[in-house]
Amino acid sequence: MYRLTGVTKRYRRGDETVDALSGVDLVIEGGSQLVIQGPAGGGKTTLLQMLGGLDRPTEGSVELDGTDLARLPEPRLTRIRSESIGFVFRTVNLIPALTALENVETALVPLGLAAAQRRQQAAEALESVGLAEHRDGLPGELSGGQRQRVAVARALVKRPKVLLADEPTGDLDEDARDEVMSLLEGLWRAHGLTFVVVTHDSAIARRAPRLATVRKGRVAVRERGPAR
Ligand SMILES: Nc1ncnc2c1ncn2[C@@H]1O[C@H](COP(=O)(O)OP(=O)(O)OP(=O)(O)O)[C@@H](O)[C@H]1O
Repeated sequence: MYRLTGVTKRYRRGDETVDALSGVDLVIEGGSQLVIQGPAGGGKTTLLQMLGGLDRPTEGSVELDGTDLARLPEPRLTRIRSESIGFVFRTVNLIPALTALENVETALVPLGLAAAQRRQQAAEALESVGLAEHRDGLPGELSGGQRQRVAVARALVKRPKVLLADEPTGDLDEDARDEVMSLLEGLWRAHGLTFVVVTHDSAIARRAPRLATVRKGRVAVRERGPAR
């Protein structure tokens, strides 16, 4: 479960300062889904960076299961990121020279697993996204949707408790968008993940149990129904 209290993120641009987030209070229950929408520059990506421990707030606390990510020493924060938080971005950043299986395995390297175990878990993760047959394919040989599914497998292979996705379907065509979003929603349910997704896709927003709008650094949440 996340508990954000008084989170402000201030950037300096020359002589000016910009509050990308401004005094945000937000609770996200463990195992729930939160869809984030809002205008360009409103603070969505900054919010996701706070949740993922990719950056620290200027003020306030970002507790994940009682641990304040804002105040953790860097090595512990890195460890939490590599063990507990999976990321999927809009731009699929697979390593072109590695096969799908090898790309997924890279997420397990920081965890110090034996090579055989890494391979086994990566193969299972690729199977769970429907790409078992493409495990030896290079990213350049896959479609855009398939590449994003490899990225999803890479985010989930470490069995994280949190999945953060920043416009994961933004670069895909319509068919691939539906396929990747259904996959993410299925995995969220199957694994009891806490799933936070930034998306402009109105179909996703319509069926979201909980919808947050981020505008001018402030977050407004609308409840729609059961969040699990
Ligand atoms: N590293 C940075 N340095 C300075 N200003 C920044 C930085 N990152 C973000 N900002 C500013 O903070 C505000 C929020 O940006 P953010 O990227 O979080 O918005 P967003 O809602 O994700 O926008 P988009 O939909 O365009 O991705 C914007 O005014 C942006 O210009």
